[in-house]
This record gives sequence, structure tokens and C-alpha cells, in this order.
Amino acid sequence: MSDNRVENLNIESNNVLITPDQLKAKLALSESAATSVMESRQTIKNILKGEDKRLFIVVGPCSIHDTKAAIEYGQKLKQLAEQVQDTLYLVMRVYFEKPRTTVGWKGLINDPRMDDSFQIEEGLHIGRELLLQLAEAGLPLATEALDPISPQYIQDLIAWSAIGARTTESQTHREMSSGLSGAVGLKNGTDGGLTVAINALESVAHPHSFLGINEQGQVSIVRTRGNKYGHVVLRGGNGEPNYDSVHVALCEQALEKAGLKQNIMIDCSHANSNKDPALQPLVVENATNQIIEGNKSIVGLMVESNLGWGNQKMTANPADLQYGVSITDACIDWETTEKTLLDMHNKLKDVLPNR
Ligand SMILES: O=C[C@H](O)[C@H](O)COP(=O)(O)O
Ligand SMILES: C=C(OP(=O)(O)O)C(=O)O
Repeated sequence: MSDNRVENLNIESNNVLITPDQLKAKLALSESAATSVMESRQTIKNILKGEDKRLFIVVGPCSIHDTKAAIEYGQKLKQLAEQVQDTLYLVMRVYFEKPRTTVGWKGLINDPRMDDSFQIEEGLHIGRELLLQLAEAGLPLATEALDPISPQYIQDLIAWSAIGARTTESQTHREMSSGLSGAVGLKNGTDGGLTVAINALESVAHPHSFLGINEQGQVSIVRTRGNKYGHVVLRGGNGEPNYDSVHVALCEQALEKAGLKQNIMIDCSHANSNKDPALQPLVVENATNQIIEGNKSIVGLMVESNLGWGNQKMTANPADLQYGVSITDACIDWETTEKTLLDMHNKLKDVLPNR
């Protein structure tokens, strides 16, 4: 007998998930976490408005796969944040969703056991619990907003979000960004093109109406107000960096032409370091020197950093993985992170008050 079905031919299965409000009831936003999120969102917005002269630095692992290591990293970052607080506002990268060039592990929410079992419900629990613990410890938190449904489960704990190079041009991601409560960084494209990010900024600042889900997990029309705190992230592309003063000046011109505020974040990793972690401190140093020489548009940096140096391949048994080492992009280690950010702080101490 022939199969006459016309739909779901390529759907293997479909499992109903816990709803956002059910997850939030199990892992509720505590008062201390809420205070931390509100304060950190406001601080970043103040930096973007030019009311706070510090730079915000989104720093942390390329991706989180081990919550114990993430907590240890967060403790170290908190201590460093106190040391550099007069010049730098440190925000921890807590990235659970990885956009892949082709295929590969898509992050802790998608596949928390790292064995292609795709226990997304478990991933949502682990992710939210980690965010809660970090927020309760007073850490400002950043993530990549990749999946358009997951924000309902975790965004109440996020101070700053990125839209990645692979999705800045996507209408879905621009719509989602227009509804996020915190500031959002829009990366230039993987080819280095800046226009997609400039167009995205215009789009995310506008209200949108689109298909989404509500707190009860029902499909709904989401109507947003527009996000006024979008900014560009220069991450290089097509094998070429774009953190240097010429690219920064070109970006300033493009923003001015589009009638947008000249707020630029420099991603010291990705194509700006040719994915070589050893080059990240050089990008930090270059950006710092640009500020010392009078640059006014650089408001923040992104650094991929972990407890241990570099990265490692996934192993068949996750227990065989080296502790504190990235399983996605290569990162600088903690010692290098500390030295790099302390150097930046020391160089900017006397410069920022007059910026
Ligand atoms: O930041 C992480 C990676 O650069 C991004 O997810 C793409 O990774 P891939 O090219 O290894 O798939
Ligand atoms: C995927 C990332 O960056 P990009 O979108 O710039 O490749 C990232 O920061 O993890």
C-alpha cells in the first residue's frame, strides 16, 4: 500500500516540553537574582547612553558544557570584577546555544549529555539553574539569543544578549531582539559585512508583531515595543579582522549615516583573532590603545576565556573531557584573562574620567 501522507514526512517525532511558567515555578527567580539582573541591565544601558564611562566586557567560555566549571569560572570572574570595577564592567558569557557553520554540538540546552540524545527539557533545567546560581552570586550574565523559543525560559536572568554573525540578517532574530528586555549586540556577518548589522539595528529598534509562544507555552502573536539598546559588534570576517582604528572609523561613519548612536563593541575572538586565542590579548591591547588615543565609540569588548587554555575535541564519553577546557572555540585561560583585563584596567584608570 502506498503512503499517501502529505505532511510531517520528515518529522521523526514531536515531544511536548515543560512550559516556561512551569519551569519558572520550579526554578523561580529569587529576589537577589532579580535585583542583580535589573542592576546589570541598567548599568549596560547607562554605558550605551554614555552616562557611565566604563567599558563593559563580555567575557567567558565559548560555550558552557560543565556547570561545575562554569561556577568556578564565575567565582573567579566576580573577584576580578571587583578589582577592575572603576574602569571595566565584567559580564559573564553564559552561552548555551551554539550556531554551527554546518553541523556539530549545538550547546547545553539542545544536547546537555553531549551524546546526541537531545534531552532539551533537561538542558532547559540545567541552564536555568546555572543562570540562577550565577545571578544570585551577583554576576551580570550574557548569552547568545539563537533559538526564538528559549528566551521565554531563560531571558529573565540575562543582562545582555548577542545576535550572532550567522543570524544578524534573519528577520526572526531581529523580531526577537526587538522584544528583549536587555541590550543586544548585533554582530557583523561572517563575511565581514557591516550592512547587515546596521540594518538589524534599525529593525530591532522598531516594534514588531510575529509568531511566538507565551509563558504558558501557547503559540501566540507577540507584539513588541522595539529595543532601543541595540549596538554593533565587530567580529571580523572572511579571514580578516575589523577591530583596527580604520575599520572602527568606517563603522562610526556607517552608524552616523544611518542616524544611529556610535556604540561599538569589539569581539576579540572569532575572525578578529583568526580563532587563535593567543591573539585575543593583542586585540584587547589594540582596542585599549585606540581609547587612550581618543576613540569615543568603543563601549565594550568580548573575550572568549575559560579556566584552561585552548579547546578539545568532544569525546565519546564526556567524563573523559579535560576539566575547564572549551569544546567549541579555543579560549584564553584564566591566568591570561586576569592579566589581560588587569592591564587594560591599569591603562584606562586615568583616561576614562576624561573620555
Ligand atoms: O563561537 C562559536 C563558533 O565560532 C560558532 O558557533 C561556529 O562554530 P563552527 O564553525 O565550529 O560550527
Ligand atoms: C558564535 C559566536 O560568534 P559569531 O556569531 O561571531 O560567530 C559566539 O560568540 O559564540
